[in-house]
Amino acid sequence: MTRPVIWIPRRLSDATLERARRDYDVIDNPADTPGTADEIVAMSARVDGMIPCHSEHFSAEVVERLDPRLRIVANHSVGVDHCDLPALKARGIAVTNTPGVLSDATAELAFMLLLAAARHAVEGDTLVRSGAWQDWSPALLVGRQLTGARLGIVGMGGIGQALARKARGFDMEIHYHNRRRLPSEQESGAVFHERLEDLLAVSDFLSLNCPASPQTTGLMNAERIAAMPKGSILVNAARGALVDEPALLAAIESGHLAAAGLDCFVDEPGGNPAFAAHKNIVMMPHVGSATVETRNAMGFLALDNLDAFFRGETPPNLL
Ligand SMILES: O=C(O)C(=O)[C@@H](O)[C@H](O)[C@H](O)CO
Repeated sequence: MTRPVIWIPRRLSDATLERARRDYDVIDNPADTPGTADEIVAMSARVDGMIPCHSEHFSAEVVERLDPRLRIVANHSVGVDHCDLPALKARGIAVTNTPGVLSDATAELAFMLLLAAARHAVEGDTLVRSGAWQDWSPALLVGRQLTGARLGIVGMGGIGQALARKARGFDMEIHYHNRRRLPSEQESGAVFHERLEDLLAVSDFLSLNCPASPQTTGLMNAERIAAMPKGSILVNAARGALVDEPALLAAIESGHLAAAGLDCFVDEPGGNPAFAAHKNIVMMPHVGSATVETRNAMGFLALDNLDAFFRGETPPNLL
């Protein structure tokens, strides 16, 4: 039986590429450039499957042009907002993702942003690194304490629950909003808020950990940000689309929000230049799951999905 041909457009981990080449004819992209719409369409005539990242966009327009040879899109991501799922399904193309394996890494990154925003990490590092640290004062870079504070989590899926576990280690009080209340064993004492506004009002720190979708786009608008306590801190390691960035900027400039920590932006790569002037906005370039362990696990899970599919079985993470 001829080996399936797969396209891997981005620079996945060495271990992933090694395993992929063992079982598949791999077309990779050493240039590691994002796959364009035309490249995705052209490649669909040459391959049976693809392992794209969130940088490859399968819009309805792209899906319409796909060659029928392509049978499965095995995403190297948990988020699939870069895929028009109904359009892909209508073409009979299987779509999978990589949930669970990246929860701890992404939660760790979210927690780093919480701490960095709360304790002025960027300002402190810049002050010392620039040589501008000439005097010390008890009033220098006084921040917010996590211990005993309330952490509000929007979206209590794998990443949200992993974040809650880590925040308990810092003696934070966990509150959350989710489409459904978690079973008590999973809730582990976290306080459920059916209404998002109720969660916002009690959150000293708020972390966004829900998917981007038509329902959650612009979720954190001016009104909802204003519902957060004065001096609170917002963290987003989910998707840029969840936040109304001009509203966030206004809340930082007015001092309503003490700080923010962002790993995702509306425009990626690049982010929002208007944020650059604000040292109390800590920014990272969408690297939530960027650990050696997790990138291997994501690659292997994407390959597990392909293996099952080409064995004629239902992939474990079929959407
Ligand atoms: O999984 C997601 O949804 C992510 O955004 C990140 O974990 C990935 O880095 C990215 O998609 C690369 O594949």
